[in-house]
Amino acid sequence: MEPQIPLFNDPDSQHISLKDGELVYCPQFFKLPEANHYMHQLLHTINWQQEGMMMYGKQVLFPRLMAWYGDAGSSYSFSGSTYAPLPWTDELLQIRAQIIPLAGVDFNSVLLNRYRNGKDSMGWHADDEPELGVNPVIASVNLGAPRRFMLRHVKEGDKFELSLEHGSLLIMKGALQHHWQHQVPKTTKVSAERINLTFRVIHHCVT
Ligand SMILES: O=C(O)CCC(=O)C(=O)O
Ligand SMILES: [Fe+2]
Repeated sequence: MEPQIPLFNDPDSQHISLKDGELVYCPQFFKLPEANHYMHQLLHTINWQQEGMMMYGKQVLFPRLMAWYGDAGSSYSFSGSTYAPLPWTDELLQIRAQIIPLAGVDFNSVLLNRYRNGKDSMGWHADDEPELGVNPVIASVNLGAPRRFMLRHVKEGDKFELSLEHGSLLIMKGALQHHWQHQVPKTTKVSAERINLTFRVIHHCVT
């Protein structure tokens, strides 16, 4: 791990260099009142849906609620479905405006996941869909209950993990999505809700 370099207004921010990938973690990117405000607003203003996928001819529901927002045209395909974005809300635009200077990319979409309690989860995967391009920068905002965020190197088996705190920002970049997978495991220890927002750039001219 590199020495810690303070970033912006969060003195506890950490730059974490992994083999084949990079993370920047800002535990207190949003101050507590602002984080509370966004949590409350997003619970009420986002069009949360329980999506699913077909497996062996049966519809299997994802263990969490989801929503997809962004610029018109930034459709996103994963697990066999294509999701058209809903138009940006005020809060999503405000959050985006605060993270773009740090991430250095103009995000055109955001995937929201809502974990209603510790039974909701996301399994091992990489955000490596072709429309995200090579070495995507993904900015992940965390609100509500802290949850474990686990990473594993696909070939080497190295492991790394963080607890993603209320009001934190995690930036994933470099070759991370091509070499590592990540997950948010189920837990019996958490009964409170959590919202995660992953801001992404969807490229359209994928051949
Ligand atoms: O909830 C999280 O922290 C991770 C979400 C995630 O990996 C994704 O949306 O692709
Ligand atoms: Fe992901």
